Amino acid sequence: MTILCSNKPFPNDKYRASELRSFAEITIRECHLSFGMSEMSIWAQPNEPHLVYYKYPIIGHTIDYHKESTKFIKECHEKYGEIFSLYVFGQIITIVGGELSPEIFKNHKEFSFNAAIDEFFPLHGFMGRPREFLSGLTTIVQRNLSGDLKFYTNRVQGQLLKSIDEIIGDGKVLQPPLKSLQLLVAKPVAAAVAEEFTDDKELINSFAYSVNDISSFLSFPPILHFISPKLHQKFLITFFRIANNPFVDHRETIKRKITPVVKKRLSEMKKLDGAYTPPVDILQNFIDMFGDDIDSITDYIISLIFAAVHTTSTSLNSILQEFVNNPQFHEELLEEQKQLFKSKENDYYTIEQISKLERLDSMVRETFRLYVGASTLPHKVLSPYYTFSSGHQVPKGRNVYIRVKEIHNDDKIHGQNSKEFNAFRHLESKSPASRVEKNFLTFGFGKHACPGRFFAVNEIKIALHYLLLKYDIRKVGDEKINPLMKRNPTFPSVEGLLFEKRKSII
Ligand code: HEM
Repeated sequence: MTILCSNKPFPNDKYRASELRSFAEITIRECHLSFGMSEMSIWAQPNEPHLVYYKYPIIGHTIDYHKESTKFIKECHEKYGEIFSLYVFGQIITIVGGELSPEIFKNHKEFSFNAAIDEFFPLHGFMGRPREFLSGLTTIVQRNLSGDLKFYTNRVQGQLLKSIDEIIGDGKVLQPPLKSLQLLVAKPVAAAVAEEFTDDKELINSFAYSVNDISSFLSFPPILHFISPKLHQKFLITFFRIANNPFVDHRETIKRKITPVVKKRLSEMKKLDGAYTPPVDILQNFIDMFGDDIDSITDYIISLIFAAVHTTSTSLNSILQEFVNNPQFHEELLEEQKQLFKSKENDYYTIEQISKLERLDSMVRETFRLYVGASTLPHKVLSPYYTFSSGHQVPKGRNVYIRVKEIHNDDKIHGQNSKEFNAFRHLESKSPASRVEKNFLTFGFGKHACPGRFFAVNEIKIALHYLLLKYDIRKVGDEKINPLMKRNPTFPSVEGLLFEKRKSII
């Protein structure tokens, strides 16, 4: 595999000056383009989707879209139908529902999720790498964490049990829960990378918190989008690389901690040659790919952390939140966990045993179904323009968003009262939580659907299995816990969760 990489992952003064210069050049160019010709190119296509009426120039729909997203998108859909466009942060975006969204996934050469996300979070740019640099990660996750999942299941269970003991022990209130749950899932993710990493507290902290620390460092609204998304992206990268920020510390920790492990493995590989038995883990794949290029290995580990830790911990938080909100399901759920525990013959369950937890799996899928944004999964158009089967055309560079909440909340697809949480809704359909479908888009769909979903669901189910057996989990107050309705996606609440140790089960 050819990996394009620059050898300047760390900023220095000379580098900072050149970043600032190139940011200034781009600013001048993009201002010129934006005020000169961008609107012309937007309207050059013959059959654009309807642009929803807006009152205020420049601001367009920015406020409605960000403040009251669900209501606003619903109203636009009722008025303008399956496909329409909005003017948000100075850019036209197009929104489609369940009729047209399968075309986006099917035509994966003409649409790119990663290119759209890059505008808001250019991880490769933060690392000073070209975009193609990270393209090998998907294959590694697919081949290892999905293909060889059985090799990872014991390790994940062992580390989750340790984490639960360390973090919750004899019982505790987790408030806000997310921080503790990030730490809880960090260990099993670290174990999948390399078992040698799991007892190192400093390294586990970087696994747990680097996404949080970096996201809050960069959490300002994309004002420069009003001029151009490219300019916003360049601003993020420049700011990131010239300012002292938490990424530098986390990266330094990860690099320092992995270096002796990588060196030891490389030296054994050399010494034993053909007789060397490589460990089955992600680190070994990175070593096979990059040899002694520790900077590249570090950046791949960081990318894996970005893909794996925040997603699984927020999901676990949301599921626990729905669990405590809905005590009517507790007895049956607990009974299922007890039955599996009774049948346990070895230290750890097999994948087949975990897959028998159908009620738990249904609750996981149900939470995934409900915790989605009104307009999300942006995909950038890559071809000169794309013509939907409805005849509508969208130009190159346009971000097309999907009304995932509407698709996930459709009674005709998901059964009666589909806006309400029903933990056992998916028992009959037997659709497991990791199965992607055109009407279930939590993990995307088609060729680029999340390759880590099998690992993620397995990890979440194992964590829930042991948490339910060990603790009586409840709300701290009496009120129902509602998710934080940030625009996209829907985040779990910061409300506390009470874990009271059970006396008799395990
Ligand atoms: C509940 C947890 C997770 C959720 C909700 C989630 C969701 C997603 C979504 C929506 C995508 C984009 C799919 C598309 O383009 O259509 C994606 C891509 C991806 N995810 Fe996940 N993910 C989760 C966990 C993980 C984990 C644990 C890993 C790795 C261990 C992972 C690795 C990746 C990678 C590498 C991609 C890029 C795929 C590509 O571009 O081909 N994810 N994920």
